[in-house]
Amino acid sequence: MQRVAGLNGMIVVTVPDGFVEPFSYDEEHTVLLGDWWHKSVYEQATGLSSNPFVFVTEPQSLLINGRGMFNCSLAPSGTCNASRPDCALPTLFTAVPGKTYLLRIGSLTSLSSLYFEIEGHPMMVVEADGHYVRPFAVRGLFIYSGETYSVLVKADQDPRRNYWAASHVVGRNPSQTPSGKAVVSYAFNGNNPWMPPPTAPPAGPAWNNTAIRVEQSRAIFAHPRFVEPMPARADRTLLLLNTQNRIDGHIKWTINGVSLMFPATPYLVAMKRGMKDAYEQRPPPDMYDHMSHDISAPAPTNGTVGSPVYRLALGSVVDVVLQNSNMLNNKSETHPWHLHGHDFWVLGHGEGKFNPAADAWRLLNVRDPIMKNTVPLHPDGWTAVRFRADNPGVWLFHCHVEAHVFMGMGVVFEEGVERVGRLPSSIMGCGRSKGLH
Ligand SMILES: O=C1O[C@H]([C@@H](O)CO)C(O)=C1O
Repeated sequence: MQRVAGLNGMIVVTVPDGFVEPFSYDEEHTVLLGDWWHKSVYEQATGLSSNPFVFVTEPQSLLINGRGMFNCSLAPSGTCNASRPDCALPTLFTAVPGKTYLLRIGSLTSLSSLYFEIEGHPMMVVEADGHYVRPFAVRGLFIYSGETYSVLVKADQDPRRNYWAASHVVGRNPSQTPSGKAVVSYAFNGNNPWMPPPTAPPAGPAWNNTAIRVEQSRAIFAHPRFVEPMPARADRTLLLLNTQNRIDGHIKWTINGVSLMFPATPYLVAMKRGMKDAYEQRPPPDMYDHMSHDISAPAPTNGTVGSPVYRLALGSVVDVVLQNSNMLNNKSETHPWHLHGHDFWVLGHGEGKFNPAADAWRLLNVRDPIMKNTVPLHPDGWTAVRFRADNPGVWLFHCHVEAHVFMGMGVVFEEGVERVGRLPSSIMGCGRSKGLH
């Protein structure tokens, strides 16, 4: 869940007794990355649904374990008390010289794609979204909203000084958003943990270098000892194109021409109670016109706002190819897509327009694809995933950028809803479910 409004935190799932992980470490730290606005989400939501449209714009701060580095002199007077310890002091990570640390990193950002790095300390990526990966070394980690990773870091540098840990916005112009900063301090006699590092904070990569981000996405494979066998083929393929559209004067995101608007009555209740008029009955399109659609031109059509559902056969295997395109301003952005209720195999990332005839099976990794629940769709490209629809219920698949899902960038899957048991009365409260038992 995003940090920006509401509950947030990390749940660490430990392995069963006797289970041997494919790596070892001495200690661990949790690293929760966020972005932060001075406007409330209500104000943001009003802007997004207004005509003229007002985007949430860029965050004022990036947070590392809840602490930002905002320059209070930029804030209206009286609104920022820089002397408060939670303002003045960055998060401090302690390291014992020679020890290996597992950092459990999660991105709770509402908008930002990030690059996280620790000055002078390379990282070995060992886990992604709860699955062990074939370890790979990075200088810093690209991490998208909704993703989690574990990395190993060795405390093998000069212990007499402190080091910056930093998060940087990538994929959007970060000129309005200073990097997030924390300090790594060695537990070493004579080293002062509150002494700022003697070096300038690292600058991070060029924000608009998409190629190095795609490269990291393509470097993630399942660990050879933990490959989840993938079904050889799909029963159904969905080609989902995102476009930014102007609908009745409002800027929306649509998927295959449909901008998702949640119905007042929850889908699950509506389906179990046979309330057919509570959501749209007509199914959304499985495909877009990929032969003639030009992904570098903004959406040619208007699109519609609706609440339709992809009804999947229980147990069937579904391929989804997410296709990016240009927004109304002729630019293409990063969208981290997150699936509820399942993990998917990541089949591959491609550039340009996915061609089902040519690319489909050439790039598909059937040997050791990683399983994840959130995956980036990079600018001007496509991302393909496969999952087994084996979890009875109604599930959202959506862009994890808060503003984008608010603007309609998501789809709804249903499978085996008849297998869902009696719904507890405690969930009845919205729309026509109010008062039901
Ligand atoms: O959805 C978005 O809308 C704006 C812009 O495209 C229109 O103002 C933006 O940067 C987004 O990510």
